[in-house]
Amino acid sequence: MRLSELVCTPVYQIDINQVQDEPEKIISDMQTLSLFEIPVLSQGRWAGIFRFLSKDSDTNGEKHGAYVMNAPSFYEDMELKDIPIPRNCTILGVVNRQEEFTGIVHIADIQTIFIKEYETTRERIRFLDAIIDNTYDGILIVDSLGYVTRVNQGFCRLTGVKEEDFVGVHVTDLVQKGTFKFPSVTWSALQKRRDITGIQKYPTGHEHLVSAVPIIDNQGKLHGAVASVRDMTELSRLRQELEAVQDLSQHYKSELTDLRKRVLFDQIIAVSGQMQKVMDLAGRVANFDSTVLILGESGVGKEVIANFIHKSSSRVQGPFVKINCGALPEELLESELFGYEAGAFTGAKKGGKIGLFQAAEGGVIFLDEIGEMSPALQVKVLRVLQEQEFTRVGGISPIQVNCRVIAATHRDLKEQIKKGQFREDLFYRLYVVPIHIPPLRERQEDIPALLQYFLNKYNQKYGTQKTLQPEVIQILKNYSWHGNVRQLSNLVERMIVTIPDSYIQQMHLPEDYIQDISAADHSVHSERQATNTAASNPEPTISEREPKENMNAFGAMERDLLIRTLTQHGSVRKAGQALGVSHTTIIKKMRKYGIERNR
Ligand SMILES: Nc1ncnc2c1ncn2[C@@H]1O[C@H](COP(=O)(O)OP(=O)(O)OP(=O)(O)O)[C@@H](O)[C@H]1O
Repeated sequence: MRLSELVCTPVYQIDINQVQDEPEKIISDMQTLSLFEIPVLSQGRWAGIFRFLSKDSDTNGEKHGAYVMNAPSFYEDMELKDIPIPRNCTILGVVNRQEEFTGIVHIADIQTIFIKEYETTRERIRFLDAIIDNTYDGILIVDSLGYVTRVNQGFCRLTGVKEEDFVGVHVTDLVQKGTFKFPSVTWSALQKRRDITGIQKYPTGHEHLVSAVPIIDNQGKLHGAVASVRDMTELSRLRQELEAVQDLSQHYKSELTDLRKRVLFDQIIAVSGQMQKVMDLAGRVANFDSTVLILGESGVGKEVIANFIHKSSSRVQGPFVKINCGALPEELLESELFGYEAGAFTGAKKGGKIGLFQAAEGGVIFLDEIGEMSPALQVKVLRVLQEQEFTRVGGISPIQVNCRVIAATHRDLKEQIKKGQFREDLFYRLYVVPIHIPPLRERQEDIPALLQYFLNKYNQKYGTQKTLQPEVIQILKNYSWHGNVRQLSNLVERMIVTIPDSYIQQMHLPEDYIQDISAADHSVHSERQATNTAASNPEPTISEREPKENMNAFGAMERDLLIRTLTQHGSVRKAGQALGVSHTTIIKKMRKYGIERNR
């Protein structure tokens, strides 16, 4: 606070000449006004204080009578704290920098201010004391020479030493006494006049992290240092606990991922080496956000794999949005994918519509049959892949999107590029990680497991308990499955629903499947014939392989009859009619006796 803030105009002031000329009047005026000190001026400048003390006043031994005191004046812009308060007067003379008198300040006013400040400071100190004492970390304070002035309870707790054994002792003596094991960090901070952090060991075996900071004022004067001390033993215990918790959570996380994968694996049949490779690759790419292109014939399980990637990836909490690009006309597909603004076209919804790219935010969009997409839309998809943004139909401002793209096709995209039906730049954007799913006929080992899987599924769905005869499984294993897994699934469902018996046998199989085996048998045989003999026979003939089991006489007769009838009638069906049995029985017997048809 500056002096100018307390300055006031004196109720009575005199010129130095009046002291000589009319002292009685001055004294009488002062008595009337109960004043015993007034300012004396000389040509408007400070000249001192006129004092009048009567004999009977309580003067504490001060000089009685009237006289002019040679008291100093102070500049009005001086800080109160810089003013030396005179002990024997009650007012101060105040002047401006031109030495002109501007007023007086009552010493009592200054004292009031000081008392208030003192009380505030004392309150603040009490508060700081409470903070220091209640700080959990240890605190040690030394003066500029290195003598301990203060330690808090935390410090005594950490070191096991009482407060009285610290206070007043030099920090270097504490090392000598063995209270500290290493050179004092606080002493180093004091000497080097900079912050120092180090490890301090104590005879208790505890290790503490000590950070000491020198206290230096604005003028660069060193006042001491403060050291804060933290128990490393506790910290390292907490760190170990944290690490253990982190390990545990990591363990649970990977267990959860494994479990999820296992559950997913249970729903995807992958017995063959080819399918296991597919699953392995899909599992690996799931961890990265790259674009995936799944290739394979219709019904091989492209969507199943896309779903698996989504469920095994970090986007599992986000949506999985699927669209068949071949199922919609171009305009409709565009508004489905990108959405449209309000009034974008006749029939558009009032408030516009968000597209599937936006609906897949944070998740995965599966663009099935991407090979069917028009070149105009391919450009828009390319932009999403390159810039993660698109514009709605009828809109102008781009919309940012964060979704992973998985595309699939049954087409040969390279062929389509050659024909100008597919953009090469989009192809290479999609072809980051290609996954090729082989057709079912090339992975026969999957067929029995798939049959069993769908048998269970549809048995559960329809509340039945049907089983497949091993021979049926064998026949279906050799079938060519042009519709792949979807066709297999449909067949099993159809058999469960339509066949009343609980044991599904060869005779229950639809004709196409049986004929297909005959064709398969035929082709195997023809190959062999072609290599074995150059002779060709335009008429259908019957040939024999090794019979499946040893034959007795009755068996031999049955086989001969079969061969004759087949040769005579030329087809399985007609042979069955001639012998009065079903064509499936004929096929069964042909297999049993190793009989094949040739053309
Ligand atoms: N490995 C498998 N394990 C279990 N089910 C499968 C497997 N592969 C495919 N499926 C099932 O077969 C059916 C067809 O699969 P999906 O729809 O994934 O084939 P797709 O290749 O995407 O067909 P499209 O190209 O016609 O869309 C689905 O019912 C699916 O659940």
